Amino acid sequence: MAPRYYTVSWDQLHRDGKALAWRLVERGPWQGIVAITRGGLIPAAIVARELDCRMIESASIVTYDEEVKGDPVVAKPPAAALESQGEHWLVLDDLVDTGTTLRVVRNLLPKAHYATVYAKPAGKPLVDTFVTEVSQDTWILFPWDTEQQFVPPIAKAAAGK
Ligand SMILES: O=P(O)(O)OC[C@H]1O[C@H](OP(=O)(O)OP(=O)(O)O)[C@H](O)[C@@H]1O
Ligand SMILES: O=c1[nH]c(=O)c2nc[nH]c2[nH]1
Ligand SMILES: [Mg+2]
Repeated sequence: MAPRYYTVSWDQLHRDGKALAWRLVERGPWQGIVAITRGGLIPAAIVARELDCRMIESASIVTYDEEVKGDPVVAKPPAAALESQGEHWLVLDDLVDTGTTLRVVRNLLPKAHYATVYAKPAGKPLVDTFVTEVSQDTWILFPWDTEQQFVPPIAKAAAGK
């Protein structure tokens, strides 16, 4: 079945990122933020600005080639947070879907706090704090993966023109 799409604009991402920061400010202070690249980088920048956090580390877990899922590979471990097993660190990603990516990072940083802006049901148990839930069959379209384009009027599309 074709996925349904949930389109996120830059404005919405900024608002949702700030809503995430409001939820996280109560749980701090944080030693630093681990951004899961690449999707977690912009949410991490928004949250880091709101939480006044300047210690930013990254982790790169490669799982998807566009919409096709493969086996996860740790391309870059979150070195600065490894020694403490992530204690007092905040791990941020744009979304959790199946939970594969966060499962890999949780093995590396079992004591960290895990936050995403968006969450799908299968991945929810892997995340401690999130803002918006979408259904499992929804594909979230982020502003960095999309651009505005012309769409035909509904009447023409319905007539197959
Ligand atoms: O819960 P999961 O099923 O693991 O899916 C969620 C992950 O998938 C996407 O990243 P992707 O692997 O596409 O890489 P990217 O962030 O570099 O685009 C997204 O940014 C999450 O990191
Ligand atoms: O852009 C994305 N949208 C999604 O819904 C998704 N799920 C896994 N990986 C994803 N990437
Ligand atoms: Mg990602």
